[in-house]
Amino acid sequence: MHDLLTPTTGNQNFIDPVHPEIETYLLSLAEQTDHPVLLQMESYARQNGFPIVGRLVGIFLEAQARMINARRVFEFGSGYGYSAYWFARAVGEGGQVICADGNPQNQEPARQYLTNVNLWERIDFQIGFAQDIFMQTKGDFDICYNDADKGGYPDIWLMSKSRIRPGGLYIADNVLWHGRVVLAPGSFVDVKPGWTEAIREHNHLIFNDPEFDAFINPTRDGVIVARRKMA
Ligand SMILES: C[S@@+](CC[C@H](N)C(=O)[O-])C[C@H]1O[C@@H](n2cnc3c(N)ncnc32)[C@H](O)[C@@H]1O
Repeated sequence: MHDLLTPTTGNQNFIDPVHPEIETYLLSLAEQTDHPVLLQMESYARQNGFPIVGRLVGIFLEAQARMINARRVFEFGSGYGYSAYWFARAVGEGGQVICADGNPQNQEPARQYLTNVNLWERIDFQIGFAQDIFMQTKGDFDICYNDADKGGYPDIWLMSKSRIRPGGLYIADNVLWHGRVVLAPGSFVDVKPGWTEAIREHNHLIFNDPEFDAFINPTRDGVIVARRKMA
């Protein structure tokens, strides 16, 4: 899946963390995860220029969730349910993925696609500002997953970290931001002013938090996984 977030800045300095031929090879290995509905969801992204995490990150999200027996996941920025597809598979029957998205037009495609794979009953899809929905939602989570607007990344980390159970995970997508995180300030045009700085601050906060162990998987645009240490 090509990154659909790559901006139209004309700046050619962006760095693809994964060489395209390696990505093609990885995708060829992942073909066993093909499902007609998943293929439809990926086609929808291509047709609409919608920035989903893509197949390789999706597989990674499901594996992470299964490894910690996640049953309750909160998503900041769910789009039309592509990343939730993978989490919903992992949480199993009776598990729950709370989806939060600010665009009401995403809810109906999410409902249709995830109903067609019998996963909708595991989804609580809420429309609104994800940070507000999170604060209004009670309880702790096995995973807090952040794929919202990048300017909000530090705040989302700070509000999430205390509500992840020991052994649970904070995961965020786009933490390499197409290589902008290593470019000198002023040498590129950001998607929105301040987003690269926000991502850099976010990553710094996480790696310097003594309560978490962190790692960045450089697949696609970089996925950070931070595990809350056991007490
Ligand atoms: C990158 S897309 C998410 C894609 C999704 N995670 C996936 O891979 O299938 C970002 C989505 O987050 C929503 N969004 C961004 N910031 C948000 C916020 N603060 N609150 C709610 N929704 C937000 C946008 O409407 C958009 O649908």
